Amino acid sequence: MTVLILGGAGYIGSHATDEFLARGYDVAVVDNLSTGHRAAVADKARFYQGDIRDKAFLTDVFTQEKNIEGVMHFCAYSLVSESMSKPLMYFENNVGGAMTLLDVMQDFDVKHIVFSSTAATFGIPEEMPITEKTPQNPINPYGESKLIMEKMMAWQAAATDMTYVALRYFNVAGAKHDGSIGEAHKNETHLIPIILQVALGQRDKIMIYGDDYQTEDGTCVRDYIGMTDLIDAHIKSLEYLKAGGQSDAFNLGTKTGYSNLQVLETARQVTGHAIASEIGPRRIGDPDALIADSSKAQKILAWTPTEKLADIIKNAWTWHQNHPHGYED
Ligand SMILES: NC(=O)c1ccc[n+]([C@@H]2O[C@H](COP(=O)([O-])OP(=O)(O)OC[C@H]3O[C@@H](n4cnc5c(N)ncnc54)[C@H](O)[C@@H]3O)[C@@H](O)[C@H]2O)c1
Ligand SMILES: O=c1ccn([C@@H]2O[C@H](COP(=O)(O)OP(=O)(O)O[C@H]3O[C@H](CO)[C@@H](O)[C@H](O)[C@H]3O)[C@@H](O)[C@H]2O)c(=O)[nH]1
Repeated sequence: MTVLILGGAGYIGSHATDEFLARGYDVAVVDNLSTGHRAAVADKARFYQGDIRDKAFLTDVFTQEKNIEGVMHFCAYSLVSESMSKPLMYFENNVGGAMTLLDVMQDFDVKHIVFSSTAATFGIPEEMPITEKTPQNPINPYGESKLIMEKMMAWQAAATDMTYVALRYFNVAGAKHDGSIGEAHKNETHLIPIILQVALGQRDKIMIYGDDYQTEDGTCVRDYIGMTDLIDAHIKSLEYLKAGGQSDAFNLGTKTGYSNLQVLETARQVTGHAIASEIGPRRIGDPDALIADSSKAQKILAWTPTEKLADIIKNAWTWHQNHPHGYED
């Protein structure tokens, strides 16, 4: 039986592809390479280049891959700030892609899907840490598009015998422990890789966006989840669905928040580099703090995060040192 990984050439999808293969699954990958890299896809996976919004293309993939038992859906545009200036692009790709995918899954009677949702669906949360019962009120189009995807999955699951797991990741960082694959976004906007690019001498300094948030040191607080822990949650989710588990959503984080300045200080310790920084204006669309309560995932999926922030940065640092130009090396 085959696991179909959509967005498998991207940062998270490539790690999922690698780990599903390592655990003995048969894997096929679909990606349009809009933000992903062909070189990030493990050789043992069958690769189809194309767009999931293209129903004819997707139908062809499902026809060729006769034994799909589950779909891992990572395809999306996922930058908070970009979504503020290009909302329609986000709804079109994220919601449009999911709609075509569910349609084709139904055509081929594929029953299980695990998909990437996000802490950004919560907006400015009413409570901290954030549980699955915390109301979802997104404050940017990216988070809104993912909330629509969650609702669409729920309606489709209610109408058919498809089951889904929505995994609401908090801030994902890190890389495979051996540093062979990692984060290589074309225009990097994420905090940890940018900080490590400063450590590598590729940038002069890190600009910290805002120090007047309602947090202890005034900079935004995020809950960082390591790549190995994150992928483990996906494998557990698929197995849960295959065993008859009902559709559900889970918050994935570590219940520990780090401010942007704390992340910077940890990176200084891990890399041994001074890493110049400057405080700049706020970035539009950023909530003050996002911290996950993942006890539901621990209870139902038997998932326990193990990677601490220093481990996560250490793994990312190994990747960046080995591949200073990402997959172009
Ligand atoms: N990185 C994070 O911190 C984080 C946190 C929460 C949720 N997520 C979600 O996780 C998923 C993966 O994120 P990532 O950081 O790996 O991003 P990424 O951009 O590296 O990966 C997305 C992949 O999907 C592909 N893709 C996008 N639209 C497509 C389409 N229409 N057809 C085919 N391929 C398409 C891209 O080429 C890319 O390879 C996204 O859905 C994102 O919203 C990420
Ligand atoms: O050069 C930089 C880059 C980022 N930040 C700050 O660092 C924090 C984290 O930002 P970033 O790494 O860009 O991640 P988020 O915007 O928090 O979003 C990530 O985490 C979300 C879940 O919390 C996911 O939904 C998104 O897909 C994913 O990009 C924020 O306060 C940013 O303002 C800076 O200060 N300087």
